Parts: sequence; C-alpha cells; structure tokens
Amino acid sequence: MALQLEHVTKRFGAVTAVNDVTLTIPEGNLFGFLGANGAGKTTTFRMILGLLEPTEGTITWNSEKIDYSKSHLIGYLPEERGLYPKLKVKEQLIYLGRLRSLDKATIMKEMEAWLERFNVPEYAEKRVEELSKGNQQKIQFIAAVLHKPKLLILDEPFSGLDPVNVELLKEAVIDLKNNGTTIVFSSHRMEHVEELCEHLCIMHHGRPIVYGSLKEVKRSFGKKNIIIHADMPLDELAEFPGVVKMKRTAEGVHLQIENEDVSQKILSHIATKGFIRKFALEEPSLNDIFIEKVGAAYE
Ligand SMILES: Nc1ncnc2c1ncn2[C@@H]1O[C@H](COP(=O)(O)OP(=O)(O)OP(=O)(O)O)[C@@H](O)[C@H]1O
Repeated sequence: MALQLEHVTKRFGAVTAVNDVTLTIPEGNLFGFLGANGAGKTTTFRMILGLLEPTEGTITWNSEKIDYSKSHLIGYLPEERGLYPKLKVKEQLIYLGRLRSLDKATIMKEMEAWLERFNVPEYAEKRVEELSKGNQQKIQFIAAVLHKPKLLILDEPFSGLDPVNVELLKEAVIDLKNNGTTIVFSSHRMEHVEELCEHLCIMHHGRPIVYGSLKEVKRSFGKKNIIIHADMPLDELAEFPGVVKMKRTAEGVHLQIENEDVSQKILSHIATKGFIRKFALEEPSLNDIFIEKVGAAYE
C-alpha cells in the first residue's frame, strides 16, 4: 500500500523538470519534499495529481493507476493560493465540497469543526477578500481536507503563516496523519521537515539526491556536530584532525566533525585547558545535509 513513482520524467521542451524519479511513499506516511526553487517539486506534485502527464514513467497508488474520477481520494493545497475573493468562506467551501460529492450538512459540520479548530469560527460569513493572506491559506487548507482525502498533497503549506498559525497547521497535519492520511508536502524550511517527516527526499535539478527515512538519512551522512561552550580560546580547533568546519558563536564554537570518534579526541584535548560549560555531540541537521549535498547555502 503506497504511492509509487517509477522512473518518472517530465520535460518541458529542452527543460527536464523532473528526471527519472523513483520513489515509494508508504501509505499513512508523512513525506517531505525539500529542494531549492526550480528543483522539480511542484511539477512532481502536478503529475501525482494528474494535472500533468509524465513524459516517461508511471505513478501508481496501491499498485494501480490513480483514478482521478474518484475525487475523494486526493486533496491538494496548491502553491498558487487561489480562492474566489468575492465569495463568503461558507459559500466557497460548500461549492468546493459539492464538487467532491459531499452533501451540504456534512460540509457545514466539517467546516464548523475546522474553523473552530483554527480559532476563526466567525470567518464562515466573511468574504475571502476580507481575510489576510495567512487566514485565506487556512481556508484553502480546509478546502483541501474537507472531504477527508486518503492522499493529501500540500505545496509549501507553511509559507506566509505566522508562528502561531504554523503550529496550528502542524498539529492539524499530524492529526490527519495519525488518522491514516498519506501526506506529501514540500517546504523550503528544513526545520519543518525535520520536525514532521518520517521520510523525505531532497530534490536537486529534478532528481532526488537524498531519499529515505529521516533517521537513515542522518545516520548515513556520517558527520556529526559538536557544540562547545568553554572559557578558553577554541580557534585552534579549526585545524584539529577530523574537524570539517568551525563556526564561532557567542559562547564558544560549533564544529562539524567527520565522525563520532573525533569528539572524544577533542574533548580529551581541551579538558585540561580550562572550564568547559557545555560539550554536546549532536546529529547533523537537515540543513547541514542539504548544504553539503546541494552545495549551496539555502536559507
Ligand atoms: N509549464 C512549464 N513550462 C516550462 N517549464 C516549466 C513548467 N513548469 C515548470 N517548469 C520548469 O521546471 C523546473 C521545475 O519547476 P518546479 O516548479 O517543479 O520547481 P519547484 O521545485 O516546485 O520550485 P519552487 O520551490 O520554486 O516552487 C523549473 O526549471 C521550471 O522553470
């Protein structure tokens, strides 16, 4: 039971937007797509949604071609947000819900529950154009999930939201996942993927250059980080064997090291030189992995 992409390629004339992508997204998974602008995320989503035909390759859901006439299967929050500005939120959601074959009573019930959850019950009677961008986004998210889709595709769901709304949306996404929804989302923000996803891929020039479970991706990267806060000069550690990178911080240094063994050597080396307030060995962050793999600073 899974969403499967096999050797999927999409070309627009001379541009190869998606290049021979093979991915499996298990049912019930929360899967993150990372990638710089133009990496091919939205194009991949549009192919999954049936809005674009792959130039080559196949996309299946539970081993069958996706039947797009079953409109209840998929929910989609597009990157280009778009609601009808003049319509009231209620009218909008009724219209979109009817397109998904929901009856009005069900739509109203779901709508009220979601507006309540997002702390905006009064929005039902407001016209979309009266709402801020972030609040419109919440309405569009509701439109994407009103019919309880099995597969939910969210293109940059957190962009443009303030921190409080990011948290509200994250919780909603986690609840949907816990109820069995398969969720695929893209983000430019590493920490969102790091926090939410069990599996991820990093797209680069149309190809997944990193793909797997978050744990495995971090483990196989090999390098680790050390955070040191200490009352002593630490600059010399930049030259210490096994240290890949060093960044000075207000209280000490952050080091990237080749592997775990280096940390013990550094600790022994500095132990007699002064007072160490903090010495912590940490997993690499997705940002570290992204920067190395994509070869460019990102945020
Ligand atoms: N309809 C189209 N016609 C021609 N080229 C396209 C079309 N759609 C996408 N592309 C190109 O395909 C590549 C991938 O674009 P895509 O929108 O999938 O990237 P993305 O990873 O979603 O980027 P972003 O983070 O900026 O949304 C880009 O080079 C883009 O210019």
